[in-house]
Amino acid sequence: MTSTGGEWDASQLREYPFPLENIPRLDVNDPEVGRCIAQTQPVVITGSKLAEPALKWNLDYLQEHLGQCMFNVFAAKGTGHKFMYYDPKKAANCKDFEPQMHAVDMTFPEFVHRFRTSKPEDSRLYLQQALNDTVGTAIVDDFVNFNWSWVTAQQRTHDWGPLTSNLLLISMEGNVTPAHYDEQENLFAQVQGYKRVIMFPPSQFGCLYPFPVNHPCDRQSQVDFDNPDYEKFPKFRNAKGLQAVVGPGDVIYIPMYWWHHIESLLGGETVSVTFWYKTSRIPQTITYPLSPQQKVCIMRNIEKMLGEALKDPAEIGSLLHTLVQGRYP
Ligand SMILES: CC[C@@H](CC(=O)C(=O)O)C(=O)O
Ligand SMILES: [Zn+2]
Repeated sequence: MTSTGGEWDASQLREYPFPLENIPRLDVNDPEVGRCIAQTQPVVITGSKLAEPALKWNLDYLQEHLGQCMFNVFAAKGTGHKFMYYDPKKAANCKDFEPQMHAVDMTFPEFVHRFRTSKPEDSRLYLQQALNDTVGTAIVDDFVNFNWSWVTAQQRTHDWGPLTSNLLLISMEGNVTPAHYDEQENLFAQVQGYKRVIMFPPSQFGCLYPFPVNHPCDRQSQVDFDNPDYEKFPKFRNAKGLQAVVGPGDVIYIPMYWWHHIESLLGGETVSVTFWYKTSRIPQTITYPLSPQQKVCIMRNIEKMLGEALKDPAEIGSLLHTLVQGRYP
């Protein structure tokens, strides 16, 4: 993977122990784009103009036009660089859970001030806020002028469900969102700076060891890519990833249930806007063998059902071990 024009170089990419191949980078008019999305394969799409009006969304512009409401900002623990998502409701029931980051509400001007005066010993910050109707009129104008005809055509062609949210992401350089999967289709628009996206297919669920469904970090990999514990997670040695670096104007398709790790490259803040779509309706016909995505969905439902039936999450593992050991090689 090489830089597309000197804006970044390979020295900015963190080193990881797994092999990586490149995610295709195709022009929006290339028919292969539609084929990749139809086959739920990741693809970087250039020239879509999906969030073109947001190419001017730097901190000054956003401070002037985003409005005075409070924004959700995550602060990493200590001087860490990882922002692993956790479900606060599940965390409330998990007494010994220690999150790697915590949410702080603040105004946008306060975020910009802390962002710009941040010192190495300060916590890293990551603003993650769904765009809503509190934004200023200039942002509304920009939003209205996103390429909705193109993205709606994708939604219709691929039978996706409704758009659920557009998340505004403003990250410090070097921040990392560790590997996780989401249960929605995602067209991820990069508008400022450069992000590296590392992805693994749903079939590598067994290599990435997600936390239990009932854990606050459900859907997140337990493996620390910076210091993998091969005793606990031996199959991580078999992980094989795909990667792309996306810059302003690029859109990357992150299919539902695909694992993705996202890091902001050096060179200042990065700004992204996500377009998350619920899955389509239940397919008319089921084809066998089931897809890896369908098997992940089944495994999740089994964990949820056992959590409900047993009431004590600590009993789920021992019941599953009893069910499998010596019986299902
Ligand atoms: C949530 C933050 C993450 C994006 C992501 O995981 C997604 O869009 O699904 C990132 O860009 O750091
Ligand atoms: Zn995600």
